[in-house]
Amino acid sequence: MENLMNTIDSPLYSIRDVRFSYDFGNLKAPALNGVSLDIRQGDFICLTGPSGSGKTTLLNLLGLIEAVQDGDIHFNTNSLKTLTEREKNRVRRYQIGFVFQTFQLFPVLTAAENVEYFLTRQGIPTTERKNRVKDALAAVGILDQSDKKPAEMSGGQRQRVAIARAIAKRPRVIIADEPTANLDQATGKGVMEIFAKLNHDHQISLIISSHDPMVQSYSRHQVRLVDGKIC
Ligand SMILES: Nc1ncnc2c1ncn2[C@@H]1O[C@H](COP(=O)(O)OP(=O)(O)OP(=O)(O)O)[C@@H](O)[C@H]1O
Repeated sequence: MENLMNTIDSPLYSIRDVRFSYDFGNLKAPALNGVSLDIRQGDFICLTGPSGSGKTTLLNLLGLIEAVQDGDIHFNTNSLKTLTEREKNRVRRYQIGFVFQTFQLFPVLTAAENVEYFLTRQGIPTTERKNRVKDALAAVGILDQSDKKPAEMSGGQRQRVAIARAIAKRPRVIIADEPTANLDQATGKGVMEIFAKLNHDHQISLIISSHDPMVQSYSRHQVRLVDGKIC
């Protein structure tokens, strides 16, 4: 029982004294210089800070895109340092949704096919897959655009497809790197409204990086990085 309570009380991410450098042969470029932070299920966090302060690097570590070098990150009580590649793939595939500044949709696939693609790779049966695609596209308000390809859609609509793709996984956390950077202010607000609703209605944790005060105003916590440190 005590163990169970510990698991329930534990943060989704526990980040401890994380340091990270990019390697150029015998030259190392430090990007994170001792970051410690707890992130709980349902948190809505905006990473802020000047260009080059380490926001993307931290998001890449939290998304298991980069491997932890020094310090440690626990996700759901598991040390990322001890997970095998196969286990990390499962976490990425089932528990983390990604949204990027440049949308990263497949140009030859329709909106619905873009959302469905990763569900197919997860081996989710056809009926459930189709339902999840519909639900996700409806949740971001573009069900009527299901058959359009990215080139036939606006930037805001493309970002909605990207969010639909992330939420169709039913993830515990969505990691979004500058998700509104390529959108005008009104369209960006629309995207943030969707994130806020997902966070409120489904307790999905949101970790977003942005320079934009509008985006920051939607989050509940702001974490400011300067020179790879929280300040
Ligand atoms: N792939 C890479 N190879 C080498 N150095 C990198 C790489 N990515 C980032 N860096 C360096 O690491 C540091 C942190 O970069 P990072 O992209 O994490 O910052 P950021 O806060 O996300 O910046 P921005 O707001 O401009 O996106 C910077 O000094 C940057 O030049």
